[in-house]
Formats: sequence, structure tokens, C-alpha cells
Amino acid sequence: MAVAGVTVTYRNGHTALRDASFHLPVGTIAALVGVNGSGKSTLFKAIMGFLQPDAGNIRLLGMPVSRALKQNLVAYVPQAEEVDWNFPVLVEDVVMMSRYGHMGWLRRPGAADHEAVEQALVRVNMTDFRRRQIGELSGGQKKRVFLARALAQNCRVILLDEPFTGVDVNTEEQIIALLQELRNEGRVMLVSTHNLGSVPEFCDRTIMIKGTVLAHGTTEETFNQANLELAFGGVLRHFMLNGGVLPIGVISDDERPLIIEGGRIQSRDSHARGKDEGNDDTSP
Ligand SMILES: Nc1ncnc2c1ncn2[C@@H]1O[C@H](COP(=O)(O)OP(=O)(O)OP(=O)(O)O)[C@@H](O)[C@H]1O
Repeated sequence: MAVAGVTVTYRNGHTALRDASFHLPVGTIAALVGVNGSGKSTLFKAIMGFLQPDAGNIRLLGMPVSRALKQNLVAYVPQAEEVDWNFPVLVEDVVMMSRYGHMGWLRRPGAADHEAVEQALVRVNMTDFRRRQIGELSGGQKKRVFLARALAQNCRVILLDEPFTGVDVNTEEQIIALLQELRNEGRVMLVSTHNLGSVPEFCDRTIMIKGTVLAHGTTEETFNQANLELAFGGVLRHFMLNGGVLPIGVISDDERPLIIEGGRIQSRDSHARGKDEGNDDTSP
């Protein structure tokens, strides 16, 4: 995925993205992080071809967006709020919709389509729910159905909008494991997330965004305190804990804080420990 000098201005004249550039090789999970309104959804919409950039260009797997879309190579896993869950549709039908591009003009599913849906549901562990109405599922189950839809489509580029919102830790871990498998198959995933604590855990690359791309590269190089402060500034609750010899910075964009100890980003396990230790003596 190559985004080069992309500027997107909405019809009301608001420029939500200006001169945004980054590139991702295949076989990557990249985090897209930034405050509310920083342009994450705008970038997704441009990559999905819903919005036409006013400047710059986007190439997916070496081809223009329109060609990648025509070949069914791009899938979008939406935020829960974007979907009308009252629409009466079965889980297996939601997944089958992704096969329309593979069907003839009569859109009658064939054996290959049924097989693709079956395999996708197995992969996300949702076969038992195939005859359930999508609206009756929990948040995490719905996310898994949308992931199954991306899989049945056999797309190579997957955009995931906040995949962990309203998802319990078990489901989050299942989704992460699946994304890692997909990465190993050579797919590219761009994941917008406010769960900063889990970014170093599963994202090879990070893109920091705030009206433009502030920084991008491997998570190791990019996901550091200086860039996080640049991207989040005063929005983050940023406080110091006094446990231990070195000061510990806690940066939290949501309920799952990220711990930076001695300039190094800590894993979730150590963050749980830090949280417990820090409860009494945190100061804003
Ligand atoms: N249809 C639109 N018309 C005009 N401005 C818009 C439109 N959609 C979004 N914007 C503006 O563009 C900017 C970027 O919005 P965008 O939805 O891309 O942010 P985001 O990073 O996805 O935010 P969030 O984390 O809240 O989902 C915001 O200032 C927003 O108000």
C-alpha cells in the first residue's frame, strides 16, 4: 500500500488530510493512531475509493484503487455504529455478500461461494452462529462476522476500523491471532485503534496521524513517547507514577493505558502490574 502526498478536502471546504504519505509492504499489520478527528476514517474512505483525493495518489498492491476494488482485493471491517443492526439478515448471508463480486450477474452462489463462506466462518470460530440474525450477536461476534466477510472475499488488503472497541480480552486475543495468520499469508492490514497498549503487541508498523501523517515506520522506531506526544498532545492523560527507581510514564488514550518505563514501552502484562502499583500515587 502506497499513499503519496494525499490531500482530501470535504465539500464544505474542510481539509481533513493534507499531504499524507506512507507505504506498507505486504505481510504487514499497521496501526493507524491519532486523536478523534485526526483523519483516520477519511484516510480509510480514500483507500476504499469513497473519497477522491484532491491531490496525491494511492496505490494498492501496485495498482490504482479503482483496479484493486474491481478485483475485490480490498475489504473494510466497519465500526459497530456504522451498521444498521436491525436489518434482518443471517450471519451466513452477511458473509456471502462478500462473494457477490465473484458471482455472475444473476448473483447465484455456487459451490465455491458456499465453500468460501464455510471456511471463513470456521476461521473466525462462528459456524455455530451461521443461522443467527446478525443483530442478535454480541459486539465481538459481529466483528468476527465482518472479518469472515473479508476472508470469504479473499481480499489482500483489509482495513479495520476500531476492531477492539466493545470487545472482551479473549475475543481481542482471538482477533489478534487471526490478524497475525493473515499477515503471514502476505495480506496487508491497516488497523485504526485507540487501544495504544496493544499496538506494540501485534502491529509491525505504526502510522501516527493528525491532519497529516506525522510519523510512520516500524512500530519499534515510530511508536515512541515523542511521537505519541506529537500525535496526542494534551489529549492524553499523561501522568507519572512514583513506584520504582525510574519514573514511569503512563499514556492513556482509552481504558487500556500504555506504560513507558525508562523510555521503553512495556507489554500489557507489565502494564497490569504498573496499574496496580500506581493506583494510589498517581498525580495528573
Ligand atoms: N463528511 C464530512 N464533511 C466535512 N468534514 C468532515 C466530514 N467527515 C469528517 N469531517 C471532518 O474531517 C476531520 C477528520 O475526520 P475523520 O472522521 O477522518 O476523523 P477520525 O480520525 O476518523 O476520528 P475518530 O477517531 O473520531 O473516528 C474532522 O475534523 C471531521 O470533523
